Amino acid sequence: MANRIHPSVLNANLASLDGEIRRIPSSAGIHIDVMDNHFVPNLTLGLPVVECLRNNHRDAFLDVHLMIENADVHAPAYAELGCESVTFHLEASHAPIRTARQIRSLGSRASIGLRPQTPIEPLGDIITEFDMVLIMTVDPGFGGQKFLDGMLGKIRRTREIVKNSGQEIWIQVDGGVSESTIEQVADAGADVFVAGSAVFRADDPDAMVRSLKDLADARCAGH
Ligand SMILES: O=C(CO)[C@@H](O)[C@H](O)COP(=O)(O)O
Ligand SMILES: [Fe+2]
Repeated sequence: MANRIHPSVLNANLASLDGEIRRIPSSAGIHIDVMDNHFVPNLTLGLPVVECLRNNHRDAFLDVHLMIENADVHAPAYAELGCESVTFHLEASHAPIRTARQIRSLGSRASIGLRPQTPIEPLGDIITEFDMVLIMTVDPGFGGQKFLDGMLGKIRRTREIVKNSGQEIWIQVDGGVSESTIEQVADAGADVFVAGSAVFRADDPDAMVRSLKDLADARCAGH
């Protein structure tokens, strides 16, 4: 799978989301962080805003990252809206297989997210239920944090598990990805890179997207 850069709009101007998304046409996807102030200590946006983004950006690949409790109840609604990818957290789900199947049956890619402290190994048994695994490389809740180097081993082990599954499952890395960290993340086995502050704090966000893609491709053009 070719590397993909999915900028997170968390650190964009949230009052001008439409315009912010138009600033990054080179992106393969738009990463939207939905937070409920329970699963994480921060509150962002939810279904009504994502619905407006869907209507205004019909051609965009919307990659929704749900950091919310009761994921089994809420996640399918994002698939119903037509988001291409819906990530919910393992820690917030009582029935991850059922929820993944529901998301897929609605035509979206199902993805499972893991906090830094949550081990990847138990997911091995059910990984084929998912189209993507999201490895958090900061504590979820805020953009602009430092990449946790200790997560590189977990990314490598995830790549092994995916390889052994024989299926094409994307590995997304989220948190602290920038020009200075993306090469080691690509080396470790990721192929979908979320970058929030690195992109939106750059003078030219779209040039930064292209630079991140080039850096990742130079390490590995695909897994
Ligand atoms: O899900 C999250 C934070 O919880 C991320 O998507 C961040 O928004 C990424 O921002 P940077 O770490 O790249 O600034
Ligand atoms: Fe995220």
